[in-house]
Amino acid sequence: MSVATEKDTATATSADSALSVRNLWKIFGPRADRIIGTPDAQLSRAELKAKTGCVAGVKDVSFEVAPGEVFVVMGLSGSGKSTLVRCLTRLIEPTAGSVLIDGIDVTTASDAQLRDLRRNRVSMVFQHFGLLPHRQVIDNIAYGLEIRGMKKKERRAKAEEVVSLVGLDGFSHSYPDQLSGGMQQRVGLARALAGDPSILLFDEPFSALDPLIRRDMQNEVIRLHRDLRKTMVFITHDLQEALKLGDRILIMRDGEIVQVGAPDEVVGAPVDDYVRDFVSEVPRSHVLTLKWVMREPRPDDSMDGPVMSCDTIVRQAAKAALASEHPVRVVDGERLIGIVDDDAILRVVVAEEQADQ
Ligand SMILES: Nc1ncnc2c1ncn2[C@@H]1O[C@H](COP(=O)(O)OP(=O)(O)OP(=O)(O)O)[C@@H](O)[C@H]1O
Repeated sequence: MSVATEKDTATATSADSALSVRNLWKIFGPRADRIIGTPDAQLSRAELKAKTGCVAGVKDVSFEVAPGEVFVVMGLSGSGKSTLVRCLTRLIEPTAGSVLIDGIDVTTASDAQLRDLRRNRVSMVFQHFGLLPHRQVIDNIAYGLEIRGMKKKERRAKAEEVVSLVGLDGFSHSYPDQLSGGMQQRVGLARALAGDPSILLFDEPFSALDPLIRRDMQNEVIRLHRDLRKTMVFITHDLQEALKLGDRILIMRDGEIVQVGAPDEVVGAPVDDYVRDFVSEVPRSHVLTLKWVMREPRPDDSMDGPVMSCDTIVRQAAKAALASEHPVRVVDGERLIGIVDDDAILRVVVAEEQADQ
């Protein structure tokens, strides 16, 4: 679902980023602000806790999110995901660092700027939908618009537009408790979209849903992103969800960044055993692109094989590649950058099938 290509995101700077996080810290506990800049800041989370009683929830985290990108933050329980996402709009006050949204420095924003940011620019979708039980779906969706002071007729019309967008047609006048969990989360999604924010923050929104409904909702997010091109920051502890939704994935451990990369980079080149362990069960042919299995072209290579983009997923390429007598020519735009032989495809697919047995 990439809009922001790797190249775009790699060159994104604070000026053209939708979100820019620089050296962000959140330390919980007494005199937390005195720790940063001292040797104690380098201690592991456990050591810091033992020595000072403080917990480093987020530790010197920096990243940029490009406009229209889906950026996933992933990590096990306690790794600091929720703290990080809450620091972005100062629902939790960061201890140090800066957060820029649409070029506005959230960490130094005035109360009025912060209010504007939370009402108009950033919306959150939580696991617990937080719907108002005595309000109909339509008025739950319009709630943020009401806070903004929009007139009833106008806000209901706006909310009605989003009702269709998230597949809630016919449910506008239902009450939350008449809806299933998945439908309630659609209301949460619609409420977040109604204000037309520039960034959507998702904090484990689908964790409590049944697997099938969860898959539906993930597809819904993919569809909405395709249609609306909103910048999204999505928190999850589920690697499959991260790989499915993310243009890039940030993997956290003990408050720190372990790796940031596109799904194929995380699976194809894990930076350490922690990430390797995480991705060990992932079916590689579903994630790796031809870039990861191609070799250098040689002068004697046949030029009669199929041409495929280097971003083609191996599994999608497999059928046509294996059906051709000639190797696949891998291109980046117009440029030939590699060759993929049948055995390179088979190595990935067969290894995966053996792992399944
Ligand atoms: N208010 C707080 N006071 C002290 N420590 C806290 C507080 N909030 C979070 N922490 C600690 O900060 C660390 C990061 O917690 P956080 O909730 O951000 O992790 P998480 O990755 O979101 O986990 P989960 O998936 O379980 O929500 C944990 O060690 C947690 O115990």
